[in-house]
Amino acid sequence: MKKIVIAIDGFSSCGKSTMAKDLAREVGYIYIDSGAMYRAVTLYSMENGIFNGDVIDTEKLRNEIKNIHISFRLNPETGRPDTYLNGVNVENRIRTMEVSSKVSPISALDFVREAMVAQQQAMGKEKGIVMDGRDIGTTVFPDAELKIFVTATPEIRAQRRYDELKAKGQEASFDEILENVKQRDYIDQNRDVSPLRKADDALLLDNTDLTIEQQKGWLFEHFNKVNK
Ligand SMILES: Nc1ncnc2c1ncn2[C@@H]1O[C@H](COP(=O)(O)OP(=O)(O)O)[C@@H](O)[C@H]1O
Ligand SMILES: Nc1ccn([C@@H]2O[C@H](COP(=O)(O)OP(=O)(O)O)[C@@H](O)[C@H]2O)c(=O)n1
Repeated sequence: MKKIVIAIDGFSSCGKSTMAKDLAREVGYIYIDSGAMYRAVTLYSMENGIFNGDVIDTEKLRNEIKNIHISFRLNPETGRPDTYLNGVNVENRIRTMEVSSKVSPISALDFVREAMVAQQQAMGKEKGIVMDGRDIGTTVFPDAELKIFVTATPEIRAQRRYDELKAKGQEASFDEILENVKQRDYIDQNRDVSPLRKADDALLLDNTDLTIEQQKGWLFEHFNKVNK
């Protein structure tokens, strides 16, 4: 059967990776969480003296970006890919609120995006890939056969992320998460390089009132239409 590229973009915490992972697993495609790559660059920056408070030493990061290697390996326990930064599993460490609060300014840097986009395009060369993020349908794979743009209200997105952190036993404040979600949406939409926006040919999905099962059904329906 022919293989296609599926680009899933949208606002923070609305369920992109949940849909993308489910589809990839069921159709035997590779799943890439591009946000995890920007989170890993952020974690590297936090651990290597690139942040002074909220100020980024861009020259230092520019010099070191070539030393930042990100890869994904399947975790047999969860059945999902874990993120590795220079060979070390950082899956849990990249999901903290501290990383969430610093990732959007790092992602707005042109040389960071260039490096990540090149790696993402290499991963998709053979097709058979589902990638989620902010600029997948507009910049990384503008020729993707299926493009989805997902949105939901900020309050419901913050609630979903809050429930997720709580379930993992992490400290979380709903108000702090809501503020972070809104702040990232703003920075992601207003940056100069590849801002978050719906590609003209992307299908819009507002999943505010959809369950995980319902949105999965919706995505499969569109996958089957395109992949006839
Ligand atoms: N339709 C939905 N209804 C309720 N919770 C959802 C829905 N879709 C995803 N979730 C949950 O919301 C959280 C954020 O989803 P995730 O897929 O990580 O979002 P994104 O990749 O867009 O940041 C996860 O805990 C996920 O299980
Ligand atoms: N393709 C992408 C993916 C993520 N990002 C950035 O990385 C951040 C984290 O992405 P994510 O997908 O992990 O975010 P969540 O919605 O899962 O919290 C986003 O807020 C963006 O700033 C990006 O700029 N481009």
